This record gives sequence, C-alpha cells and structure tokens, in this order.
Amino acid sequence: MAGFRDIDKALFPIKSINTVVQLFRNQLESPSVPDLALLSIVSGVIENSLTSRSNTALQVCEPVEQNNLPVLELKTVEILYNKFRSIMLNAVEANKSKGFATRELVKKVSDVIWNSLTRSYYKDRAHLQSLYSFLSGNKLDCFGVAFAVVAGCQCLGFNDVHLALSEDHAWVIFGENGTETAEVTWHGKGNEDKRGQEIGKGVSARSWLYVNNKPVVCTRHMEVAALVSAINPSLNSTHDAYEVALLQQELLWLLYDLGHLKKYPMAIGNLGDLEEISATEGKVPCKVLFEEAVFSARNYYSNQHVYPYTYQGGYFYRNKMYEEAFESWANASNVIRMYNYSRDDEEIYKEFLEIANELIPHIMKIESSGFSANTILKKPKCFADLLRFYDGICQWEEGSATPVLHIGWAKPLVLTISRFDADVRAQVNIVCDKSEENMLMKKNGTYFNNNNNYDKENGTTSNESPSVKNSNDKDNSPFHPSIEALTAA
Ligand SMILES: CC1(C)CN=C(N2CCN(c3ncnc4sc(CC(F)F)cc34)CC2)S1
Repeated sequence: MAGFRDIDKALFPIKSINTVVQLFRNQLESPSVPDLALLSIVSGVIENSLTSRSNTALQVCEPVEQNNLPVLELKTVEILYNKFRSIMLNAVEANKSKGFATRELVKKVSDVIWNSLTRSYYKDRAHLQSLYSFLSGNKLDCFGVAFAVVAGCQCLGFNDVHLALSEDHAWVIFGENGTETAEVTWHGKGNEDKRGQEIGKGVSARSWLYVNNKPVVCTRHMEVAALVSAINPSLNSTHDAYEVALLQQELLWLLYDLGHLKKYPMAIGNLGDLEEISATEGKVPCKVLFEEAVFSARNYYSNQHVYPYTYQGGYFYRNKMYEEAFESWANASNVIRMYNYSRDDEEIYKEFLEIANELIPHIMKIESSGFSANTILKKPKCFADLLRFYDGICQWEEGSATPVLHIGWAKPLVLTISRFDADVRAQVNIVCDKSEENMLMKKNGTYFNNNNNYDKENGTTSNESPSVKNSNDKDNSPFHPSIEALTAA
C-alpha cells in the first residue's frame, strides 16, 4: 500500500530542494509503490508558490543558502492529501474485493474528477497539471485529468490502473493483463471527449496521436516521472522560476539514476533540454541524453515516436550543428510518413511546419551568406537528408483524408532546394528500393511497417555518397511526385 508514512512526515517542514528530492527518493525506493497523490500535491504546492502572481518579483540574485524554498508545512499537505482521499472514497463505492478495475470503475473515477472541474477556464494555461491545482482550484489540463484518474484509482486500491502516454495524449490501461484501455480525458479543442471508450481501433488508430499503438505504458515509478516531467517552471512567457527548474532537473536525475526513464523518451528529452541550459557536474552531457531518447524510442516503441528526433534536431539547430540537425529532422520525417494525417495531429503538424518554414529557411539564409567555411550547401548528405525530410511529409499526406501541404510550404521548399548547386545535387544517389513493403503498408493501411527499415537500409557509411530510397517502379515510387520532379531537375 502506498501512503504518507512517518519517514516522509519526518521531513517536514520542507525548506529546501534537497529535502523534496529526499521525499521523492523515500517514495521511489520504498518497498511499496510511490504514492502519486502525495507527490503530485507536494510538487504542485511548491510550483504554485514559486510561479503564482504573488511571486513574479524577479529574484535577480540566485539564492545562496540551502533553504531555497518557501516553507512547506506538514499540515498543508495532510489537509490536501486527506481531501483527495475523501473525495475518492466517498464518491466511489469500490467493491471490497479490490480485484482488478472495471471499465465502469475507471469511468466513475473519471466522472468524479470531470464533474468537479470549474465549468469553463483556459485549459492550456500553465500550472494546471497537479492535484494541488485540482484540489485548490478545481482546474486541470488534459494530462492532469488523466493523471488524477490514475492517482484516484491508486487511492481506491486499484494497482492495475496505469497511465498510457502518446506524444500528445494520455489515457489509462487496466484489467488482469493490463490490456484494457479507456479514454479518461479530452483531447484538443472543440472535440467531443470519448471518455469511457477504448482506444481508437478505427481511423484514429492510424493517426500520430495514438502512436500506432506504441504508447508509453507507465509503472507507478514512471507515473512519478510523468508528474515530474509535467512540472512547469514558467513564471511568465520569458522567465522560469529558477528553483522550480532546478527541482525538476534534480528529480529527473533521481528518476534517471534509478532507471525509471529508460522507456520514457520524452522524459529523457526534457532532462536533455534542462541540461543544455545548465549542465550538472559529473552527469552525461545533454547530447548523449538526446541520443538515449532516440535509442529508447527505437528500442521500445518500434521507432514510432517523432519527438525524440525533434528534441535532438532542436539541440543541433540551437548549437549551429546544421548537418546533424538535417539528419535528425529527416529521421523525424521518416517516422511521420507511416501515419495518416488526421485533425487530431495538429501539434506534430505545427512542429514540422516550423522546421520546414522557419528553421530550415533560417539555416539556408545563414549558409548562403557566403561566410560559412564548410557550408552545408556543398554537402550531398545534407541535400539527401533534406529530400528525405520533405519526402516523409509528402508521404504523410498520401492516403490521408486531410491534406498536409499547401502553397505556403512550396515557396520555402523550392528556395531551399535551389540553394544547392547542380553538381552537389548530382552526387545524391537515388537508388531503387526493393522492399515493396515500404510502398504497400501506407496504401492499403492494413498494417504498419514496424521494422521501419527505411532508415537502416538508408544507412550510408561516411565514404559512400548518400543515397535516398526510391522505388524501381517509377509510378509506384515512395517519393511524392513533387519530390520526384525536384530530384529529376
Ligand atoms: C521536441 C519538443 C517540441 C520539446 N518538448 C516537447 N515536449 C513534448 C511533450 N512533453 C511531454 N513530456 C513528458 N511526458 C509527456 S506525456 C505527453 C502527452 C500528454 F497528453 F500527456 C506529453 C509529454 C514535454 C515537452 S517535444
């Protein structure tokens, strides 16, 4: 049984980040599983006390003393913790057997959370992810509702209910084999929620939103990693609260060192972003963390996730490593091409739009200024990766009910391609792609090519001229006609 034990209570009143880390360590290393409600309340109170309006007076000097947090009293946490437990225990007549959860039970817990929420509020606001936000303001964001349902089920003794995470949505798994799935929250704007239903079998199953049924299925410890990842240090649109970011970074290292981020690519990526801003002595560098996130997605999720490559590409871009950035973005596009674009996929659409129409044009402008010595404009591999990037987006559109590309994409695309001289373009070796499978799965959509061999086959060694896959049968080419035309030019 999880819980708020004496060794945890002994740490109060909490005055420092180190003590919060100790509380999380106690919970993560305890013989029983960590108590999600307790940890979400503690992190939520601290986050809100340091980021709420009353605290926007910028701390210009970083605190030097060890007591770097506003004092957090035991009473405060106990009141909130008992309030959450009583809401759950009073509302849900859980059958005493405490066997496995049922769909009715999960829906009931979701309804209790859902019906407690304020009628209307700005759902995308920051700091709405924790049980503190739920208990003190009756407000939760989309992720927060799913997390609260799992924490509520833990309160009721259902240890089979776990959080399932895609790159832009959250739901729960439950039942004897953990194979039952249920929607428990909403997604996006203006979409009817599907709470209580099992996860998409229909058209939505082929959208990026459900990551081809390769979600991150959490253990209790990974649910702690999800709540820590969801900590939001932002004070306003330009500043972060220093102590909240430091607390998040230290908690992510604790979870990393205990091995609970191994199967959680986005959490590793979040730690990489924090480490890029301020590296922790004696830890692996952020570049390695971004590589580990990519490895995790390839190893545990059949390379069906996009974000690990955009975390990595963003890092290379910010550090002016443009050749590497093109490779990461081409790998991201290599993932998305297997999906059908649906209206639920706006978030990843915006990600590719920004890369194609902001970041790459910016790189082209700099590289064409003539001051860069070993400019990427002379590198066939860069041209090859750009073609892979654009081709993946074109393939994403193919077979989708909703179009992806419009004229706004064409201008930057043509401008970018035209920056490469003909003699550089000529060195890109378009080779035939024997694997019919690459062409088939998208057309009839009956199954996905999970081995995603595109990338491996494409693997060019350094001394080989880069090659980009093409089919031996022209009109069945995996290249979108418009890319085909560009490469022929
Ligand atoms: C390369 C990027 C643009 C940088 N940040 C990215 N994030 C992606 C989303 N983030 C996440 N980080 C940890 N876990 C989760 S679970 C989830 C879906 C939600 F509905 F539950 C999102 C997410 C953190 C921030 S992707």
